[in-house]
Amino acid sequence: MTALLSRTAGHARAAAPVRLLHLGLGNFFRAHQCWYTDHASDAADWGYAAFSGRSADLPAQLAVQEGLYTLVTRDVAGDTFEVMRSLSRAHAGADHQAWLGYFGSPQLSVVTLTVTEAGYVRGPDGGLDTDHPDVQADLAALRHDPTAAVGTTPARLVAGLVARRASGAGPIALMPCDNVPGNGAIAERVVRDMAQLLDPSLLDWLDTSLAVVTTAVDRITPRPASDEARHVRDATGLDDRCPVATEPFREWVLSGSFPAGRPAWQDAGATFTDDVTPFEHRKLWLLNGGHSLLAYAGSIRGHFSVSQAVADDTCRQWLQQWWSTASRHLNQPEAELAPYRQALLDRFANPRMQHQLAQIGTDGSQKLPIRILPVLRAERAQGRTPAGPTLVLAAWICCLRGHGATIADVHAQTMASAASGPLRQAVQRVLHELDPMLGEDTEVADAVRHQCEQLAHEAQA
Ligand SMILES: NC(=O)c1ccc[n+]([C@@H]2O[C@H](COP(=O)([O-])OP(=O)(O)OC[C@H]3O[C@@H](n4cnc5c(N)ncnc54)[C@H](O)[C@@H]3O)[C@@H](O)[C@H]2O)c1
Ligand SMILES: O=P(O)(O)OC[C@@H](O)[C@@H](O)[C@H](O)[C@H](O)CO
Repeated sequence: MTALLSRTAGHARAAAPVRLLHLGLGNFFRAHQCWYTDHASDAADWGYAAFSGRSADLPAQLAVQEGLYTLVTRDVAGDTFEVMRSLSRAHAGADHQAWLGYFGSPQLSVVTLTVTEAGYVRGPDGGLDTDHPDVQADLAALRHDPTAAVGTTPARLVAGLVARRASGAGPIALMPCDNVPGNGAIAERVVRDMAQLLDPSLLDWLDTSLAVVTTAVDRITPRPASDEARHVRDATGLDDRCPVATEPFREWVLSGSFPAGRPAWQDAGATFTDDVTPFEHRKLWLLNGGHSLLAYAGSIRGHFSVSQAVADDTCRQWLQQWWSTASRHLNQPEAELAPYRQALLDRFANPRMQHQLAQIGTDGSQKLPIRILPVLRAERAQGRTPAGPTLVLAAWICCLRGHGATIADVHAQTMASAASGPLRQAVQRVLHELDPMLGEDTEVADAVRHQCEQLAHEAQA
């Protein structure tokens, strides 16, 4: 009989003391930040306590396994299996008193986040969306009782920081690890906006006690397949109910300071730099922009996964078209970009990774402004309307109109209604939702509409 994975059963060393806290206990966190922490030279001194956003199932299973799980590294040639040890405690998001308790501990040094683009609850000006009903509910709850349970990320962070100030536990670092450009500035802005509304006296304390670190992160980590646990059991003999599979490639670029210390992540290959922007643009535009293109256009051509889509000559040509336009604005030598793109194509083509296009296609309203629009704006500033960026927008609109993958979006209702009806008006409305200036740009709107017509034809073929 196979033993359930646990520290008590001798599958790994004792849990390290909790000095790191994470919000967004999901697949990527377990494949990336936990991996780097596990591979730091001082790993035995640094343990994570991690909270899910809402769900209780994964934290409950991880708690039974005393934080242990198997990381499957899925190479083209085969799999390798490694038990990750750096997760010391797993909690459901609702366990708010435990969350506040960690913030109050002088041992806590760093708070990390993977809460998706939508998790920062930003309004049109980039600051906290103060009209959002969840933000208003959290604010009301915290005004009544600063220890009350709250749901949004900005409110959870501010509640934690209030607890830290009260306990006198000293400064800490906040480090978002989401696919958003300038994620440090974004997280800092929504935290300060929330603090300003709750208790403006917090702002001075934040000036001296909160260091915000900006990161660029990369490791393709799809949602695990339903038979992953069986696969791990067959290969390792371990009964692990929540393994996660990822690709061999990984990258972590960080910029900022850690007033209360940090693991020796550099020993595991993390790069510390003054400015993550060049890494971030390259990754967000080429990798994530390419992913969005495949998610919408590839699914319209009948594909379900990234590797299926890039095996299709037409999708690969579209990808190259997008990459050559985006590369013009990366300000990096072609001698560096060409191998990066080739490596990316190989990563996308890994047939053993099952990365579902529908998963990647979620929240286009949040992702396209980050992944596609900066390139389109730069092209328009130079008087061009290239097919690469407009094709991604056209494919997204087609999906919103019912072709290709069914995609979830935090603004699904607004976007679905904008995309309905006669195509000319639908295109204008959707572009306007993304950026009012874009809605006025008839050259872009005409190009997008024309591509929508062609893609709709593909979908029927
Ligand atoms: N999966 C990848 O390949 C990958 C790679 C690089 C970066 N990322 C970043 O990590 C994020 C999470 O990816 P994942 O694969 O771990 O997803 P996941 O679905 O496995 O986990 C997401 C976690 O975030 C929580 N969450 C979701 N929305 C939230 C919200 N609004 N507020 C608070 N918590 C919320 C969920 O409850 C869950 O715990 C992505 O959105 C992306 O920004 C992912
Ligand atoms: O994680 P998301 O939903 O922001 O985006 C989906 C993918 O593009 C993304 O997860 C990539 O796989 C990842 O960014 C690779 O590092």
